[in-house]
Amino acid sequence: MQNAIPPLLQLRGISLRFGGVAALANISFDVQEHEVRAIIGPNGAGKSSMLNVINGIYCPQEGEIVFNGEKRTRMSTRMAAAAGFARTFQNIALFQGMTVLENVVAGRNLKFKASLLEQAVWFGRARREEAAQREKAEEVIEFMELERYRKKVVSQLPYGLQKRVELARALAAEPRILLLDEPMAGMNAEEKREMCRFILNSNRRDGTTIILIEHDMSVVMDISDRIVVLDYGRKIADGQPKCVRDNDEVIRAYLGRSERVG
Ligand SMILES: Nc1ncnc2c1ncn2[C@@H]1O[C@H](COP(=O)(O)OP(=O)(O)OP(=O)(O)O)[C@@H](O)[C@H]1O
Repeated sequence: MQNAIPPLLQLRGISLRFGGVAALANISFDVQEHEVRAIIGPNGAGKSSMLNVINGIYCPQEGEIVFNGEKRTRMSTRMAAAAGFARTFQNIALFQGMTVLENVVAGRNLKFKASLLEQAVWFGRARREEAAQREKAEEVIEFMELERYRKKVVSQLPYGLQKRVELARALAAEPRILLLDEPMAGMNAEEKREMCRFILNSNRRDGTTIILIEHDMSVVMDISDRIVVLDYGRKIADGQPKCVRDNDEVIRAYLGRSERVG
């Protein structure tokens, strides 16, 4: 049966080349609003490239992106931000010298409505907005259970907590679509469980649509509604976790590599 609700995001025939390397070859898939959609695949499969196409860091040579019913040949980073995309990175990209609170407030910048000129001529409104941004940032800090660390400088926090701060900063923008590039990389089992809980809470509480790259297959199978599998820039499977896990081509793609499906 056809899904009656149009997808929030559609990638159609996306191809991206770097010189002779086809990072993405004619990739199509869609993302429904409110779902947790994973992109998996062995190393070098094209997962990060796909995320970079989605939020406009890379411009594909072919294909189109339909977001919220609007067709585009590419997404610019500015458009992506305005449309409500927020992102975390494979390697932590926080302001290391700033506190947790300052980093999370920085994530609110997108929502900061008073323009620079307004801030200059109408100090009162800017002040009120600043207070509102701070309040929202504090709310996200509480949601992410970071209260104890709010005044700590990020560089002094252990890696697992920094990953959590990065998610908090992305959530502070109240994203409609959250792009997570290996949010659990390098974490121990306990930290991964916590991170899964925060991701799912955000998805359930705020309805945030989540597109996630993750190498830990048990995590992916647990938290995703649907999974798209890439291998050498091609899409080899797309569907619910159980179908993907049992797919022969997926099993073949992972055989002989360090990662395993399921
Ligand atoms: N900026 C770039 N310049 C040149 N080649 C690139 C660039 N980015 C990615 N590639 C190439 O594109 C292919 C896909 O890379 P990508 O990083 O998207 O894969 P991935 O699935 O995210 O890998 P990993 O799991 O190792 O992060 C690889 O062959 C990679 O070397």
